[in-house]
Amino acid sequence: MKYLVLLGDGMSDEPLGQLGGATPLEKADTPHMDRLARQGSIGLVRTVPDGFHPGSDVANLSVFGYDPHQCYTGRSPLEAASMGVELGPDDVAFRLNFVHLVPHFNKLYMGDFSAGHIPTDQAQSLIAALKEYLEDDQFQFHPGVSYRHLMVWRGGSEAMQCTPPHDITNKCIGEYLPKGEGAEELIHLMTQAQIVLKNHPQNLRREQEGELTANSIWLWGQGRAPRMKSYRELYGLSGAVISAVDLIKGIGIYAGMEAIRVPGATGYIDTNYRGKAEAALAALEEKDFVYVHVEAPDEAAHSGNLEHKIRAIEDFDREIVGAIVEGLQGRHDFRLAVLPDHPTPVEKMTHTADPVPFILYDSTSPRESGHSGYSERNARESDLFYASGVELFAALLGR
Ligand SMILES: O=C(O)[C@@H](CO)OP(=O)(O)O
Repeated sequence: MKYLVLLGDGMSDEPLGQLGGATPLEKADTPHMDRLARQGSIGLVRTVPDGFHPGSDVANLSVFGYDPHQCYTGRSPLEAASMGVELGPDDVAFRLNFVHLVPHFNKLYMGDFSAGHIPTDQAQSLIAALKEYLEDDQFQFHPGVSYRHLMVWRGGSEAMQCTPPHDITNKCIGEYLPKGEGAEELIHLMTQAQIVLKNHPQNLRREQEGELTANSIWLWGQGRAPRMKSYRELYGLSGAVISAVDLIKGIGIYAGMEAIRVPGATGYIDTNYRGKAEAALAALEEKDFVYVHVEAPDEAAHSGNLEHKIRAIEDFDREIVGAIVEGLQGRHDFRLAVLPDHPTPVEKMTHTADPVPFILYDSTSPRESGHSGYSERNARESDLFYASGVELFAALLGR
């Protein structure tokens, strides 16, 4: 038996007036997920425990079958693991976003939390500049994917309150700057980075090409290294994780899995879907479990782009769910969960903590469930509800 989680980040949403009360998931053409919903079971699962911020870090830890109460220490330490950055007991990892801030009168606003989804190669030249001018034995910078990078504060503090930049699009940043112990050092670093970035050739080129500049960094998601048992210890399973983003690969690494690098996986709507599906099928020839994560629906929703979100859902259905299920038919028996990690409503342009719709499917016992297809509404009307990702994961394993 093979086990799979196929996850569309931020895929679920809310009814939209412009869709006649339908959600993007209902509007999207998703024949593969609809068939699995009809032949499997659907329901709702609470992936974000009460009291936690509805980040993809907490939600995906939960879908991986971990209890965030027991192992969550912040997003960035998970990302550091994927980037191969060792954290000592006194080190604090911070997510470093390249962002585009917009001045208006004497205030600054969060114009774009991704600096226009700056391409990875361009961002790496900016990280190199931060390393050259700002790095010392306290603060170190490490390149990641697109706008997502890492800053490590050796012997630093994690006690301050930081805000995810994708939660404050178009808002004045003043009240959202870091607060509390260590905040002053972070704000000083952000200010110095703005000086380094201001006339950097990469930004001057972006400006000439009409692209948003990365005119600042934004530090958040801080924490120290977590302690997590591996899947081998917990379930006796080997596994692989396939994602473009370091957060998900980092969780997989802490779970003792192989993080498979797929060329052209961008974490955006132009990602290499086919390559991710092929990598998942190849991994399952030798692994028991695979976790395939697609970031695109979330990115589209954070940008408030409904057309892109519907396209990302349809691409996920065809190129990931359809391609992988077709590739497994006749080769392996398998049990499969399909779901988002959290809702990212297009109109809100950020996450909510609401429970998400899931599909559970067993290739050895397909049945007619009576559901018309995969949607938030059908999942809500089913009688299946799991109060945590741990419970859903146990149901996936059938244990
Ligand atoms: O990587 C990120 O910065 C965020 C925002 O796009 O992604 P996610 O919401 O999946 O954590």
